[in-house]
Amino acid sequence: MTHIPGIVITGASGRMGQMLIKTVTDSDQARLVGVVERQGHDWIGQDVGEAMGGPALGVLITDDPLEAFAQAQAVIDFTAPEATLEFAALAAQARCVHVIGTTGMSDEQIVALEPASRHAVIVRAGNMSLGVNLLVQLTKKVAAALDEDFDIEVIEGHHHHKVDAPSGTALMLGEAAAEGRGVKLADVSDRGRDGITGARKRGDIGFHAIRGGDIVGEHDVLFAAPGERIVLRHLATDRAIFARGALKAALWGQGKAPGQYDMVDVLGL
Ligand SMILES: NC(=O)C1=CN([C@@H]2O[C@H](COP(=O)(O)OP(=O)(O)OC[C@H]3O[C@@H](n4cnc5c(N)ncnc54)[C@H](OP(=O)(O)O)[C@@H]3O)[C@@H](O)[C@H]2O)C=CC1
Ligand SMILES: O=C(O)C1=N[C@H](C(=O)O)C[C@H](O)C1
Repeated sequence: MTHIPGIVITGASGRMGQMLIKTVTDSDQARLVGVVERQGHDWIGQDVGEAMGGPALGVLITDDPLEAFAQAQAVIDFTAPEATLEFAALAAQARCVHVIGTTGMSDEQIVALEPASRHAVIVRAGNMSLGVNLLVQLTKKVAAALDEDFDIEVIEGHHHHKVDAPSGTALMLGEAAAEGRGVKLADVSDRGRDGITGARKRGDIGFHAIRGGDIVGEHDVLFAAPGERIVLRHLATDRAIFARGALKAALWGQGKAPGQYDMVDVLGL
């Protein structure tokens, strides 16, 4: 009989936490073995299915991540940067694959994942959907094919609860455009213009963020030259696309060598 990996979901009550719980329980390739929320949350101790307003799932929500991770083969984590750093150390201790969807991590926080990745597999991506990861590849190709006559702007839109900008996806797309052009994003990034900014600098990559209502996630990469424009676009209409990608990453990571991977590795793009 093939072994079915046990999965823990962190940030259980969150928008992605609940979508991930549904995705894992609906799958016949994984088992939900644990669900974590932060200390003091009113879901602690409840059955997660009932807490979500449905039938019992036989999994109680805990505020003890290490105890939960010790029963699992993978942790899927869409929470917040500080929490994700703490979970990375614990997932490494339990030798679990750690799938990180959390965005808004600083460069220092990303570097701080390194010790954990010496002991366990980390798969991290600002967007786990197939469509966006394909768009990243397309962006790199288009940027490599065009010269700096084409101004590159990344425009993203999200729901009004989102706390970080630019989105993780926008940064992935910006990195891809910079890589295609053979430059470092940090040298050309121009974020959210305001006031007397002066004319646009040739070669810059601009970022703009819209926040409103219940937008799940929308990303445009605009290549604008005199006389013509190219727009590469991804529209997410259902968070299930991110959860399906994250589960795929958790399964893909089983048996892989410790280290840091992304969805391009998982999807073989
Ligand atoms: N990579 C991808 O494909 C995607 C990434 N995301 C990213 O996932 C993250 C979560 O998004 P979303 O579900 O919308 O956000 P929510 O705010 O709905 O959920 C976040 C969850 O994380 C928990 N959490 C936050 N801080 C901590 C902490 N310090 N310790 C423990 N738990 C904590 C919250 O608990 P509490 O309610 O108690 O604060 C909540 O349960 C964001 O960074 C978002 O950008 C989202 C979609 C796709
Ligand atoms: O916060 C969100 O909702 C999303 N966050 C990710 C990001 O920052 O790009 C992915 C997706 O767009 C939804």
